[in-house]
Amino acid sequence: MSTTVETVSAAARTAPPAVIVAIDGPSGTGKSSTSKAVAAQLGLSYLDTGAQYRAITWWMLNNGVDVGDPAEIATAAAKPVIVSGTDPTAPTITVDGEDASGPIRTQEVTSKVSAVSAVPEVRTLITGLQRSIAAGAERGIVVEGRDIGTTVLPDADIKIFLTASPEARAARRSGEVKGSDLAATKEALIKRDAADSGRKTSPLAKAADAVEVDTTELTLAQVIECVVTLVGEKQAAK
Ligand SMILES: Nc1ncnc2c1ncn2[C@@H]1O[C@H](COP(=O)(O)OP(=O)(O)O)[C@@H](O)[C@H]1O
Ligand SMILES: Nc1ccn([C@@H]2O[C@H](COP(=O)(O)OP(=O)(O)O)[C@@H](O)[C@H]2O)c(=O)n1
Repeated sequence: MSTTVETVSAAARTAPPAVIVAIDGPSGTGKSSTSKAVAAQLGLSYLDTGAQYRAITWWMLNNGVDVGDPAEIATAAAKPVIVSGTDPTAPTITVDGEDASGPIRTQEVTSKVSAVSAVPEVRTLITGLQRSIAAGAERGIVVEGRDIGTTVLPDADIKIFLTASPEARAARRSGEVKGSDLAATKEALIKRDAADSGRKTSPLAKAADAVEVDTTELTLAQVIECVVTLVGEKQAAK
């Protein structure tokens, strides 16, 4: 008995303190790739909050909700059950028990998600879900999105705001889809950024205490290294 207690307390002494990392920024700045890699490297959980907004949008499109009508969106918001798996090496997302990881990435969902995510009732529900996931992450978590540092987790240990030029972001996004049109990708991306930054409820914004990293001229490996270093410094100071 005493051996078990001693082993547990020894482990508690050597394990780094749980750390909450908030990574925000517009589309194509590298949030997902960076967050997954940082979480995997540091043994933390990972949450893609954009996937949750995409999932609720997908459900609405499949269930006859008029996504041009905020009142209809608000009424339907609590109906789908969204579950996020937080292993950074294999993140998952289900809606009512169904794997949604593929269908949430379609062009149709991408073009409608900003309208759905702007509705306050949607944000209240999803924000609650995000906070409970973060609170349950024993070793800590990297949470990426648009309003994590400002609204969802304002007490996060470290906040990063990633940026990059619209040209670099469009080129990265375009590179993911074979045969995609670079100019059209850039236009759609700028339109979505404007909607996300301009909405009333928790818009895309840099928290006052966030560290801004411009990734335009950096490789993904350099961005990951930069964030891992910042998190390590925070953990050491805790
Ligand atoms: N610093 C970088 N340099 C070049 N390509 C990058 C960089 N960061 C991310 N990428 C690539 O850009 C694309 C978009 O990255 P992603 O992490 O999905 O961005 P976000 O989550 O901010 O939308 C991915 O294909 C990714 O591999
Ligand atoms: N914390 C968040 C995350 C995403 N979102 C919304 O969800 C959309 C999709 O987010 P995403 O992270 O999957 O977008 P990409 O940049 O990866 O394409 C955004 O355009 C926002 O409308 C949000 O409102 N708040």
